[in-house]
Amino acid sequence: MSYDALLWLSFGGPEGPADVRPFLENVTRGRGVPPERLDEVEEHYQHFGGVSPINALNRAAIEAVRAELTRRELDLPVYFGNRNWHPLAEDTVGQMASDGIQRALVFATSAYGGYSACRQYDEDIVRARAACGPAAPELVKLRQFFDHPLFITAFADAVRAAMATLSEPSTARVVFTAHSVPVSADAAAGPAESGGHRYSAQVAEAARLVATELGVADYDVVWQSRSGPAHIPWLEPDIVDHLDTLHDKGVAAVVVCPIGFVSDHLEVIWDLDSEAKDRAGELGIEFARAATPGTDQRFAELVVELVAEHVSDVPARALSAFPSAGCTVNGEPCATDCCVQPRR
Ligand SMILES: CC1=C(CCC(=O)O)c2cc3nc(cc4[nH]c(cc5[nH]c(cc1n2)c(C)c5CCC(=O)O)c(CCC(=O)O)c4C)C(CCC(=O)O)=C3C
Ligand SMILES: [Fe+2]
Repeated sequence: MSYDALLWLSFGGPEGPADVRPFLENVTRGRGVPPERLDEVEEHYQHFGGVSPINALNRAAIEAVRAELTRRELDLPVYFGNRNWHPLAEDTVGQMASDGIQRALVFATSAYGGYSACRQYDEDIVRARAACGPAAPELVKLRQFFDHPLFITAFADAVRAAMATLSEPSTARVVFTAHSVPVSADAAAGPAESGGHRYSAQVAEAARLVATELGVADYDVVWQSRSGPAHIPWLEPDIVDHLDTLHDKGVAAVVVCPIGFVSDHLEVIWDLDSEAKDRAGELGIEFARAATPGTDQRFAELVVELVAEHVSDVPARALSAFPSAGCTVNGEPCATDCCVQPRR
């Protein structure tokens, strides 16, 4: 099969104070997130001048991928489109059509399965193609990569580097964190017949693989950035509450590894580098945060390897026993009842 472009599909983020509210409205439309929560999150963004780092990080990662494609003599232009903010996927796919692109691969900036991490990107593909009409290119989404050796090894090195900044590295507790989702969303994650919980199970597996590479036997997997109304249960424990638990157990230092994310966007620099770090400070726990892999050269290599699986029959590398998933055409779900959106 031949392809004539790569579409980099991401979440999007505001690029100035006036963008923040409309961006948040886009993210939460129809999702029952209370306005008080939006006010709170708006403040986090305004704290950084209304600019999320996510777009600049994506642009830098795309440049690295372009260079890696060139190095491997894969001649594919790379386009950039987002779910929630400009450049919007709808506009980008329209541009691709007018540039004559007929079939493109899509890299979505999430490593995992689940509604928010996988299937919602399928919905973005469907929406963007519909907006474009009959000239829309065929869009083939690349697979989930939470267990790719390059993803795991980049995180393992980042944990090592963060650990080295602590006064007694060997005593530090390694704490993996990923974006919380409603318990109902996690229960519906994965193909229905597999029993659900695919998202939390993949996060746990990625954490186990990184810990194994590090030779760390004891570690925790916790959650962060919960949203939604308070009466709806989300995955727990929250990272901030978990620091209290670790303090009670006498833990004096932590290395927090944001295994659920690919770049140091706002959920990482606010919820971890500000909220969690401040709580650790109050508790007298020494705190270090591992970098995400998005700006690591190995991440560009990983993306290009996923592309090469399609264009040059490179075998798919994966360290877990989970079936390969997330690769579908034109935003089709992996299976009919796969990762359905929970009812609110
Ligand atoms: C699993 C998951 C990922 C990881 C997979 C992936 O990376 O795609 C992720 C990533 C991100 N989430 C982000 C931002 C936000 N997420 C929100 C809200 C929500 N996230 C959810 C889940 C996830 N989110 C869910 C279930 C909600 C509730 C509303 C709904 O059901 O959809 C809200 C609303 C306000 C609030 O937090 O309440 C914001 C602003 C940003 C951009 C940060 C930046 O701007 O730098 C990124 C990368
Ligand atoms: Fe989110």
